[in-house]
Amino acid sequence: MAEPIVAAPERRAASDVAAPIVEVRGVHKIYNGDVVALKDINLSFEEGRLTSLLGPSGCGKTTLLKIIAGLLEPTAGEVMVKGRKITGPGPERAFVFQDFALMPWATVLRNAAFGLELRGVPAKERNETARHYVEEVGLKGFEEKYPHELSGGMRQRVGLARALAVNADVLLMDEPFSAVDEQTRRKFQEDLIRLREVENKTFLFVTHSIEEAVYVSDRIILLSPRPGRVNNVIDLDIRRGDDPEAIRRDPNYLDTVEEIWRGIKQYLD
Ligand SMILES: Nc1ncnc2c1ncn2[C@@H]1O[C@H](COP(=O)(O)OP(=O)(O)OP(=O)(O)O)[C@@H](O)[C@H]1O
Repeated sequence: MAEPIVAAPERRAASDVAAPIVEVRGVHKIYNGDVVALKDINLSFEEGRLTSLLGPSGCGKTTLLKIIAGLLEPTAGEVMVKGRKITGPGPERAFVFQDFALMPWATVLRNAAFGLELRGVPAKERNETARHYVEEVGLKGFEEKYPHELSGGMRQRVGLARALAVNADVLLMDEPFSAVDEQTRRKFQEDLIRLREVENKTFLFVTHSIEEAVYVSDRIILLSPRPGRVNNVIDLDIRRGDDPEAIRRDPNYLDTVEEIWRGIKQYLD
């Protein structure tokens, strides 16, 4: 595969000073004694950036995300968050599940406030915070609805509001847009870019879609097929102006999609 695309100097400047908030050191994951899902993964994720994990089905993207979340233990290696070795989930990380993990019997507001409820935050305070994030993800007016009254896309926003409400530094998103139609997905991608700018969180994002990864990310980690290894790290140079649609016409965006596709295609031939 071609050399990584190097970000333009002006885009690099801010991130150069950013410290890694998450470091993955020598991580291996073997399931059931013989399924090698990840092999010697070394990565660092800088604060305030959005990184996508991209690669063919079964290459270990979800496994890596769950290890970083502290939901799965690596067979070898370690994950450091803010300089400390993790031993399980922690308040500085929030996981947005593929299936949103909403409670069907609870309203949007209660679902969004659930992470805070688990932390023992008093009702008034957690509802205020949740209300703010419900609005921020575009669900104002739906606070008292139940998950079954919402579309898949809206349920997903509730999951995101929940993750934002706990004010974690790192948001771990496992294919958050996979279960919605194309239009909703595009809208979400635009919202994610905007959210990222206002929230200044570190996002780690698993996706199958090359276009999506290039559209939303500052950096893409390309994993090779099982056993998953880091195949390439691509820093993107896509100018994100006021018009989100313009990105999809940016020659850099199109070239990068093409380059990554060529890299992945070699595994499929
Ligand atoms: N609990 C498990 N027990 C045994 N093998 C597992 C388990 N979970 C995942 N695997 C295997 O580990 C490999 C990596 O799985 P993982 O779900 O992390 O990949 P992925 O890249 O996220 O896949 P996809 O893109 O299809 O969601 C796969 O071969 C999978 O079959």
